[in-house]
Amino acid sequence: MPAEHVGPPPVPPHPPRTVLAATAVGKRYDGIPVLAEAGITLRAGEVHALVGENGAGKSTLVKILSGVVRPDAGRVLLDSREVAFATSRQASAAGVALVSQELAIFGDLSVAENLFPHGLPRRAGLTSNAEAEQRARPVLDELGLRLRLDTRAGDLDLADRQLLEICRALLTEPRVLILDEPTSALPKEAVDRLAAVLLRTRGRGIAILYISHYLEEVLRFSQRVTVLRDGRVTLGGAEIATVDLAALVTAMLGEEHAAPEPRAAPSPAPASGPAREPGAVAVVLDSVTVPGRLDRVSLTARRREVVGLAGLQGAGHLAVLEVTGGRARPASGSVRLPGGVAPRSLRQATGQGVAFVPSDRKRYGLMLDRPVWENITSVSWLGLHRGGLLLHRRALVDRAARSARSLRVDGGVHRRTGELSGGNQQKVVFAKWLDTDPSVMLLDDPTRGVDIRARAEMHAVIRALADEGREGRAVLVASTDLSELVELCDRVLVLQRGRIVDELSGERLTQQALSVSMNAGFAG
Ligand SMILES: Nc1ncnc2c1ncn2[C@@H]1O[C@H](COP(=O)(O)OP(=O)(O)OP(=O)(O)O)[C@@H](O)[C@H]1O
Repeated sequence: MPAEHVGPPPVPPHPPRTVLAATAVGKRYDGIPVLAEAGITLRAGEVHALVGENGAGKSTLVKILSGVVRPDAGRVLLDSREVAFATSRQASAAGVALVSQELAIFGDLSVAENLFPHGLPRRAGLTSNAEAEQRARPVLDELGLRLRLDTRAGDLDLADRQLLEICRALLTEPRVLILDEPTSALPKEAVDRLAAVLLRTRGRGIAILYISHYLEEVLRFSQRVTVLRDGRVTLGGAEIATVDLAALVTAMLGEEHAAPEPRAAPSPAPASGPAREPGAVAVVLDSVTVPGRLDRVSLTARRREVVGLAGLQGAGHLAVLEVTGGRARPASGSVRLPGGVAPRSLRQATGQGVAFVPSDRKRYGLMLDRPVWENITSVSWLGLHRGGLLLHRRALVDRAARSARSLRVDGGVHRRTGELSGGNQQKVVFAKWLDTDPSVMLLDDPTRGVDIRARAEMHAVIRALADEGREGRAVLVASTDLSELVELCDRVLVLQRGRIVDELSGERLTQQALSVSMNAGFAG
């Protein structure tokens, strides 16, 4: 059939309408330039991605766009009119909603109270749960959040809390929606849901600004992309069809890094050089059951081994880390750490040489008002470190500085930790646990929010840690990022509904095989 007879005539493309624009924006902190001559334009109905290394200035730029931070120079235009939001509430009232990296969910309040922070909606003059339900439910459904509105938000897991924030922003019916690393806590199926939501949101003519370290996501979700490097725009609003992964990385890191380790590498070449011999058994789980979370799980992890744990949300991979780290107690079965001891609490497990590195740095991580060095050495301060505690401050600072350098934490160890960019804070959490010289490392999404260069460096550090010393260390890593598991692990255990259903290693360990194994039986 001739093409001209099929379907309605093509709709002429609308001239793209700019909703929000920033031009020549400058910002300094303590005299140090963080943004210089930076700018971005957001058009109605587009997803515009903003990428850059940790500390490149992305969050600062979006905080300026959304009234959280005032710029020192430059202009912000909403519908071509200059605006100067004094607060994020003002920005929100003008239609600019920000979902920031720092999750702002109030744990003690209910889901409904979090969704309507300025008061529950009213019906006939009275606050009404029914009205709240009626307004919130379609948006919750759209995000795949099956929650009761009276659930305490603090009881939600990280992924749900992140989606809840997005839901809250959508409920303000924004014209501009800014998402600062919205998928960093999300398991794959939630990312797919978010992709669908973005598509619908675009369809309503909302402009979306999307910050992410996941470059494949950027290429998949967005129409245009802006890259920041050291506070300057190196690629400004390029159409996504005109860029590829290599071009993005070059814009982010500079010419000398034009060929990075791709995150979507198919499967790793078998490790070159002599195969490493795993060391002594360090962790044994024997038929461990945690009601509702783990069902007779048995595994061993040896020193010099990096063992991955994969699964869909709630599959049990995190519960394995928690029972091993003393944060959850098995109802039956046993857990043994080096020396044959059973972990009874997080503190006691730490004393036994277990380091539990959480992904949720806000909840478990850092003293944001203290300097970086204090955070890195804080576990030693608590006297949990086996090496003794009466360490001289100078020695602690030096030790922290070494560790910060090896992880390329921005800006020295005397900075207030709260001033670091999000990715750099995550590196500090990691450094803090490295400082305890653990024999077992439990890592939960270790490179969440960390840029690609730092991610490769952290992977190298993790590998080196497993192999280091005469005995080596056992590393157990749960990750929502399949390419991370493939790149990092010797073998990966796949969990479904609290049980180990598969083990992948060698040539079988590919992202595709992991995905198939995690989802097997859930199809349809
Ligand atoms: N309140 C503050 N005080 C001092 N310096 C700050 C403050 N906030 C941010 N900075 C600095 O500004 C720079 C840019 O930080 P920003 O958070 O904008 O980076 P980012 O690109 O969002 O990084 P990430 O990907 O790690 O989140 C960093 O060097 C950071 O340490």
